[in-house]
Amino acid sequence: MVKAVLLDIDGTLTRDRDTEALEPEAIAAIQDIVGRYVVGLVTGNALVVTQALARYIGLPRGSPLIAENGCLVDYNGEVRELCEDLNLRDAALRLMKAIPDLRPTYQFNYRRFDITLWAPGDPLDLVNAVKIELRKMNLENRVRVSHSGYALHLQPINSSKAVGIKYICSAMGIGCSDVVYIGDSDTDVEAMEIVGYGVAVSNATDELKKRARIVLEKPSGKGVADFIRYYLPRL
Ligand SMILES: O=C(O)COP(=O)(O)O
Ligand SMILES: [Mg+2]
Repeated sequence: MVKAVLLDIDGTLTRDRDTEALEPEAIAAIQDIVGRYVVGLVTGNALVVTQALARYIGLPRGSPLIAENGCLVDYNGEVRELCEDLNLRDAALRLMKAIPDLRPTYQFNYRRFDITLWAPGDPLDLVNAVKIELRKMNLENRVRVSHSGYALHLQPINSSKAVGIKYICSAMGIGCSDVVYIGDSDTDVEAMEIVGYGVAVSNATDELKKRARIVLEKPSGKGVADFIRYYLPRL
């Protein structure tokens, strides 16, 4: 029985995977189920961005919020830090000197453990270039490098959205088998694997679709709206 619906933000609640504009149908569908299910956000965004979005969507105070790809959890008014502080902001500053076009994201100064950078071009090429530089800094075994489609993320090697979700399941006293998670990118892969109902939007990465239990027919927020209206009541 589904007890919680956890949602990625970028590429999942948005109109598509290349915009931060929210899909109104998804927001309306979420607002309809608040009160019947625990609804939470699980994202690579900074905690303050996640908290602000939760408020504007209308999630009740104390709803589970997982930020910085699992490094920060805000639940029932308490914030937990689940990552080791590797001072990755310093590593990011060095990377920006080594790789032309690499820039801090707008959230750069509001992040603790998972640091985000951005550059135009192919995400995979960027990840590979960053890995080469991290090797020179002797950080390749300590830092996980990923790309959400929106930003490059540097985070402690064993951290992930799944770690944050497991923490939330145990704090809520439920099994993660009673959790729905909807996502769009490779940063959602681990989360898919630990929840009972892993859901990918139709425009998700191939890697994520391979791991999902349900692949939706519609993209991003339109897929989320359909899932909440038509699939969720039947689970
Ligand atoms: O922070 C990002 O780069 C993307 O955020 P998301 O995890 O909500 O997709
Ligand atoms: Mg996403």
